[in-house]
Amino acid sequence: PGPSSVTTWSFEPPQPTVAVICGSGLGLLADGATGKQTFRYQDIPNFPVSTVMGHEGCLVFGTIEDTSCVFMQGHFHLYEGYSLCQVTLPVRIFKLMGVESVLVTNASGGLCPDFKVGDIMIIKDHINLPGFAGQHPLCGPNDERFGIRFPCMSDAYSKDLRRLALDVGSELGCGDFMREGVYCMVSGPNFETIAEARMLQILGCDSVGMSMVPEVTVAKHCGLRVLGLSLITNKVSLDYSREEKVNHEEVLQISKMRAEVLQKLVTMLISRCQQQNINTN
Ligand SMILES: O=P(O)(O)O[C@@H]1C[C@H](O)[C@@H](CO)O1
Ligand code: HPA
Repeated sequence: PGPSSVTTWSFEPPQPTVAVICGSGLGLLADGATGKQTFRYQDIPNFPVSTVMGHEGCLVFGTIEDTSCVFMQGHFHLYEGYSLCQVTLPVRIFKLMGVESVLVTNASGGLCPDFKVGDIMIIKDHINLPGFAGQHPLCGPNDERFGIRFPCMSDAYSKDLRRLALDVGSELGCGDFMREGVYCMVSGPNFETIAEARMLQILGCDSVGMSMVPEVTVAKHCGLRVLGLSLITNKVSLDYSREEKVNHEEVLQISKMRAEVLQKLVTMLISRCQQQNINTN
């Protein structure tokens, strides 16, 4: 940082145990925390910066009840030109800070015919499509300080946290629009062709998006508990006769519409987690 921002760095954040990664238009998730301290990504040495609309590019430290949290208001994507090592750097920083659980959120397009725009999908599993093509954050020499060479991914998403998310969601009256499903990551930046969308549906994907999987993979690799929540911002076109065309503005509009509900859900989840002392998979 330059001389004018030196004072910013005199702040010593309390050691966070929960990290929340906010997807497109979801920076508001940090609003439930108190005693917030905000740092711009551009002021953090070697930290990537956000280039996508709806990603504020700030790291926010704060507290929810007695839980110390860190929020990423905006995350990074392969299509921005970042390597997956850069995309996932914050997760490893969180691990080094003492974070134990990561709550990853994003926006995605619904493929499951039952899904509606505005549904919140609790991720039970994922398909790492870029990973199939060698775009994988764990490629390269394995750093044993963070995890083993061949990590198991069959239980990437914590069962306890998924159950708790469902419980908290129905308590908040969100039961009608909470789902569970399989998320597929594509690299983007274009939205899917109809043939691609049909292929993904046949493969068993309930929703498709352009993020999250690298962060989840690195989090699981280094032993963090993971919860993934994906907001269904649009229905993916599976039919050549469909007139509507998806765009990023629509994605942001739906995120804005659901951000407050998601913020309540995330805040309550974090306080319940502590009350129930959830610490197993
Ligand atoms: O950062 P997320 O994955 O929430 O953002 C989605 C995927 C693209 O970045 C963008 C497309 O509208 O929204
Ligand atoms: O339909 C989509 N496809 C890919 N990524 C997305 N992010 C939001 N909606 C979509």
